[in-house]
Amino acid sequence: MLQLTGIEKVYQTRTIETVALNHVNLTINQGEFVSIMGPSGCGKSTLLSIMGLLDEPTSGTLEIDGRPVQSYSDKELARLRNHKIGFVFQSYHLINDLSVLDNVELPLLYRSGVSGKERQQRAYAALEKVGLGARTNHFPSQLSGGQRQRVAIARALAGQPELILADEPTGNLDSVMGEEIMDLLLTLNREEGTTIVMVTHDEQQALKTQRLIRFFDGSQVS
Ligand SMILES: Nc1ncnc2c1ncn2[C@@H]1O[C@H](COP(=O)(O)OP(=O)(O)OP(=O)(O)O)[C@@H](O)[C@H]1O
Repeated sequence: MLQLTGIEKVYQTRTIETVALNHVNLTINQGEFVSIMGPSGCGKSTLLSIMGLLDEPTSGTLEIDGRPVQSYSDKELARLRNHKIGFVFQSYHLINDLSVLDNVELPLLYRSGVSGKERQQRAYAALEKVGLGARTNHFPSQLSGGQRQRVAIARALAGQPELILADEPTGNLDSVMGEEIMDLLLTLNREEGTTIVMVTHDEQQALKTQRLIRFFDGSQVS
C-alpha cells in the first residue's frame, strides 16, 4: 500500500539544519498493523506526516498503491487524503463546541456526494462501532480521555479509510483506557482489514501488532 524509498526530511531553520529522516526505506502492506517506536525526536511524527501526505519529503519517493505520489494530480491527492487515510492523534483534536455526533460528521462535510442523511448514518454507525452509540449528544468535555479518543477514532472511521495513521493514540491515557483503545484498533485491523500504522512509546502495545519498527536518529534500526 505504501512504499517509501530513500525518504529524507531535512528541516532548515536560519541557524540549524535537522535531518529528521535519513534515507528511510519502508513498505507497509495492505492489511498490516505496524507499530513504530523510538526515542523522542527520532522522526516518528515526521514519518507519519509524510505517509499521510501532510508533509513532503526533502528527497526520496513515496508510492501509494504502486504509484509515486508525484504522479498524482492535486485533486487526486486531496481525494487520497480525504478518502483513503484517517488520522488519530494523541490529543484527540476534537472541537469542543460540537457534539460528539457533529465531530464525527465533520470530515464528511468536505466530501461531495454524501447527503446529510448518509453523513449522519455513517457517523452513528462509526460511534456504535467504538461503543459510544449512547453518547452522540454529549460534548467532548463531558467525556473521559478514553471516550474522547474513541470519538476521534469514530471520526476517522466515518470516512471509511483503508489506512489509519495513529500518532501515540494512547499517549494521554492511563493504562486501562490505553488498553481499551489498543483493543479497538486491533479489532478494526482484524475484522475490517484496515491497515494501521501506529507510533507508540508503549512496548507492550507495540508487541501486539504484526510488525514493530524501531527508529533512531531518523533511521530505521530494526
Ligand atoms: N517544523 C519543524 N521545523 C524544524 N525542525 C523540526 C520540525 N518538526 C520536527 N523537527 C525536528 O525533527 C526531528 C524529528 O521530529 P519528530 O517530531 O518527527 O520526532 P518524534 O520521533 O515524533 O518525537 P516525539 O516522540 O517527541 O514526538 C526533531 O529533531 C525535531 O526537532
